[in-house]
Amino acid sequence: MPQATDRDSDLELELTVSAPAHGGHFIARHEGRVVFVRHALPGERVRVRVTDGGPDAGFWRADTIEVLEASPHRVEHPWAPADALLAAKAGKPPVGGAEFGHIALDEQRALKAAIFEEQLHRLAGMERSVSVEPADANDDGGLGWRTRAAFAVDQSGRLAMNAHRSDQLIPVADMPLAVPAINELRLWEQDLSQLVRVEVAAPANGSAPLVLLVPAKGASPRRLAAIAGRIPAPASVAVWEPEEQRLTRLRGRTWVSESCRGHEYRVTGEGFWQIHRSAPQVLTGAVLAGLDPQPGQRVADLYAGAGLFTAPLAAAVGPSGGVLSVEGSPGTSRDARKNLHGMEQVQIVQGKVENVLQRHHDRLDAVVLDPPRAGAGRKVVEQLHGKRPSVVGYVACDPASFARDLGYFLKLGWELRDLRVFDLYPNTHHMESFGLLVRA
Ligand SMILES: C[S@@+](CC[C@H](N)C(=O)[O-])C[C@H]1O[C@@H](n2cnc3c(N)ncnc32)[C@H](O)[C@@H]1O
Repeated sequence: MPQATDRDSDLELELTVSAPAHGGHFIARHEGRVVFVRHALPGERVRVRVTDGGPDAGFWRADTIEVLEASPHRVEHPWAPADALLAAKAGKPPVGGAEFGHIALDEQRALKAAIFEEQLHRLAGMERSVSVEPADANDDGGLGWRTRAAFAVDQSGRLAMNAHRSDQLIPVADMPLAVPAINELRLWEQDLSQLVRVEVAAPANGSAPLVLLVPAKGASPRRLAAIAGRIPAPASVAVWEPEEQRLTRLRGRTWVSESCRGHEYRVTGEGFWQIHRSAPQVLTGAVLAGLDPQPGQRVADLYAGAGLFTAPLAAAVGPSGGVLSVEGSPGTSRDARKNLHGMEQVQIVQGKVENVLQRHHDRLDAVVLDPPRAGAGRKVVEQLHGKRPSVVGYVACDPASFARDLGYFLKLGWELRDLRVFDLYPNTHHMESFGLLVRA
């Protein structure tokens, strides 16, 4: 009987694939053990290579290397380095970042809906049917939407990306999920030696992109200047040293200029901005429709980033109302301060949400929260409950964290009035949601 050793990459199995699982995997079984298979589809018979596992492991992970019986929803992958079947033929693992690219877009959304429903059932004890809305009418095959992209640089100075859950770097030329402005930089033609990473932000409004060069230890300033000199104008270029949190301008600006619904935002360095070109518009629309903020109301925008939701909320509550805008990252909070300058009704607070809520005693009519992937957690949910807002809008990029936090709200007597799920990460397993909670 075949046995896998830890990180065995030789063991191959033939498996029948069943349901999708959270995290971009599909469930199969081998001699009673669960195997989480990537790059497959429910109903398929596939040959896989085990990538993680061992005789004592509770479950194994595997990657599809050949399809023996294909699902009718299988399509040609739009990006060769992320195509598991092509990569297997070339004896390499696929890069991460487009793990649903082999699935027709409608079916990707059906699978995401099923995964969301399962998380609601398992973690919030809620039975609810979910549908996943496309980001916009022109989904363009789920391509050309990323306004942010991060690349690694391999030993030879080539643009590369990591294989899934691996340090292995695979060189890439083009990134079809990214907006054209990122690909037009043609970074894969550059010698990027002495860098470890390159991060690019290219605003959807067509303003100048920003390229961040992350240097290897001991990289020479001359070398960095030479790389910057070959990056096509009008892109700005800066050096970003994450350990020192140091951002040094080489050319142009150290920030990009974003816009949404008539508001302008600066986002400095690697500061947070929604990735899909339509996400700011889609999410702001959902937040405003859900919270329905009225003149004179007091609202909180928690995990506020550069103020994407704060600005339209402040416009809606007007000078007689107030918006408490809380962001943890000092740099992003500085951006929020600049972006919301002149809106007297906004109070910008830099700090952790859980600490700020502890010392904030004003009444709140409505709250929007948009925490990172780990979610807000029980403490923040209980703090919000204590502030007695009549409505809470929860923007989430992880259905499991959302469902867990929703469970806390439900136990405290809240009700999920509305739930919208958006396909803001097509060709990947990720999704974004907006849940509207009211006191039951
Ligand atoms: C998903 S982003 C949302 C930003 C904003 N709502 C937007 O759409 O642009 C989450 C933000 O929360 C911030 N953050 C993470 N943990 C935090 C915490 N404990 N307290 C305050 N902010 C936090 C991050 O720096 C990031 O800007």
